[in-house]
Amino acid sequence: MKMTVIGCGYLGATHAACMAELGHEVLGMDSDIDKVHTLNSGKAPFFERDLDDLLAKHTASGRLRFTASYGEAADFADLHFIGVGTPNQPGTDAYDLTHLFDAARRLAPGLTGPAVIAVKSTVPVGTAPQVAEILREYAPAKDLIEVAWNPEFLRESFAVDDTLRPDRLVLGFKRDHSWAETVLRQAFAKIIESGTPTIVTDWATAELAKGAANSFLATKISFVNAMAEVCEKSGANVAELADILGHDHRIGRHGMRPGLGFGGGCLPKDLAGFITRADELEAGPAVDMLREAAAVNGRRRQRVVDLAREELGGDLSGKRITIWGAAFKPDTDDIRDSPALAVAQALHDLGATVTITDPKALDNARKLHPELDYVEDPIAAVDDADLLLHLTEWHQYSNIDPKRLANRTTSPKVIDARGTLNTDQWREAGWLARALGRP
Ligand SMILES: NC(=O)c1ccc[n+]([C@@H]2O[C@H](COP(=O)([O-])OP(=O)(O)OC[C@H]3O[C@@H](n4cnc5c(N)ncnc54)[C@H](O)[C@@H]3O)[C@@H](O)[C@H]2O)c1
Ligand SMILES: O=c1ccn([C@@H]2O[C@H](COP(=O)(O)OP(=O)(O)O[C@H]3O[C@H](CO)[C@@H](O)[C@H](O)[C@H]3O)[C@@H](O)[C@H]2O)c(=O)[nH]1
Repeated sequence: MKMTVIGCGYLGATHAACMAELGHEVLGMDSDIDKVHTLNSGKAPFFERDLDDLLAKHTASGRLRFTASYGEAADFADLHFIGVGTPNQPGTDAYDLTHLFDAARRLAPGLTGPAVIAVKSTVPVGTAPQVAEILREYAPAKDLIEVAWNPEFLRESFAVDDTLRPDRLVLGFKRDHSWAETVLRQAFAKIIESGTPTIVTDWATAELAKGAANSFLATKISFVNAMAEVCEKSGANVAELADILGHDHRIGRHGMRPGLGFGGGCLPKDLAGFITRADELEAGPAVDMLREAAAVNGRRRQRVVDLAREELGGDLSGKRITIWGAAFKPDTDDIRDSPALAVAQALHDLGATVTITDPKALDNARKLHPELDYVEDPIAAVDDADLLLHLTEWHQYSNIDPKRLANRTTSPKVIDARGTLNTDQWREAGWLARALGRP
């Protein structure tokens, strides 16, 4: 099949490459011409495991290319996925749908015959009819355009695998849109035939499915982090508590790692956007627990700042703090709403000199936070530090021998906010080690 993917960021570039891997002929379209050039050279403009391999393979095989032209995209195929960004509006928690509406409006004039527009971007419930209305107004094919809602559940750092082997497929249609269902079932045939649960539903349920899933994931993380707060007051160990809870198959251990809480381009903004939409729909009380999940998440970041202050005698001015980790989680270079950088910024604002290291995200961090210091090597980064903070759990950090580090600091103090350092080992190596939620 031929298809396009409009918006080739983390989601769209991955989707385009994976659709080519499934055997389709794919044209990716993005308004950012630099991104288009990078993608056409067979490379991702960001770090995502396995993606460069797929991009190189399929730009070479001729099944995948990228353009910045809407006209070319409209002419190329009758199936168009849209995966443009839907951030929060600056200064509010509501979704900014400008890019999505703009994409629909600019694609529409080229749609002269029947076409399926399958939206993957995450949106507030009630968006699909607005996209359909834009297409009806601006596309010459008018009512021959069918809109489908196909929310995406991939995780960055597992994006390729999650796209090719998703837990489920969700396809949302307007009642009379049976052609769109046929087309999408064809596009995803290999995934469906492999036994992936495929749920066909209406637009609103498909839209809500995505916000509800991210709200649940965020709440699960905040639940265990709320337990960490209780552990800190009672002397209990949240890591062991999470293991005990997780063995109950009704609870499950996945997605319940305690620590510094959630960040990234999705969970924080989707939680905020979901709450805002529920308020608009006068369903505010139904999402009060989500407000609390967001509050718990904010308190984890503040807790690390407070602990750092406590360890450094209350006054951070002139203190040197080293941070391991800038990305919002390991195995990505994405720093959107990174908990590590939020803590770094707060400590800098309190007068500390902050040095950060990260295996992949330093270039992005440097652009956003030029006021912080950056060092490539995690070992050299602790030189003359008054305090080390472990804020993103890259596996290489838990393999570093603390004995090699202690003498490089002014005083060996570490706070493990992600729970993956062996604090017993660090203490044996002479460090004063503290961890969130654990004695
Ligand atoms: N990143 C993820 O893991 C993930 C997973 C599931 C869902 N989502 C959702 O997918 C959407 C995209 O997220 P992302 O992380 O890929 O964002 P992103 O910022 O990485 O990518 C968005 C891309 O859209 C392009 N774009 C913006 N306006 C455009 C327009 N009018 N025409 C063409 N291209 C345009 C941008 O240049 C950018 O390359 C969001 O709604 C997000 O919530 C993201
Ligand atoms: O047990 C956990 C799991 C995650 N996190 C943190 O939560 C954030 C999000 O992690 P994760 O969910 O792995 O990453 P994302 O790539 O943001 O993926 C989420 O957001 C995507 C975009 O909507 C969805 O598609 C995915 O299903 C959803 O997991 C990160 O800061 C993690 O450090 C924890 O603190 N504890």
